[in-house]
Amino acid sequence: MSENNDILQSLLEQNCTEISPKDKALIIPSIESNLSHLDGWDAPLNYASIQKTFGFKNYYQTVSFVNAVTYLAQKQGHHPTICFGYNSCEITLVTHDIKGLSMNDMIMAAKINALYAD
Ligand SMILES: C[C@H](O)[C@H](O)[C@H]1CNC2=NC(N)=NC(=O)C2=N1
Repeated sequence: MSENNDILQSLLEQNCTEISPKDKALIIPSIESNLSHLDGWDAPLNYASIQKTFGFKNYYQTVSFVNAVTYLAQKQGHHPTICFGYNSCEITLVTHDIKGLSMNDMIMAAKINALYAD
């Protein structure tokens, strides 16, 4: 298995954990190294959040994906902002408790990519 797959696999096997406001946000090199394993995700606006837009054939498929992400978010206790229209959905992840990015955002991004691949 390649190194990329190992890191992705490790993210997929982890679950989100409760973050305390005292915890530190990820630093930029760590955000960049995680993003290099997360296809399509980037960190616009000076690493304030991570974001990806997913495309679909129609409204039904888009809403089905949004529902699946919502279910995952409830299970993981980590809730992305989701903006969707007829055939696309933009997902933004940030950890509100620390006003920055945490491993929870990376774990969710990996799991959301896996949902899309299903
Ligand atoms: C106690 C509970 O885990 C926290 O309030 C969670 C809920 N969902 C959350 N979602 C996001 N996106 N950021 C958070 O900081 C966050 N905190």
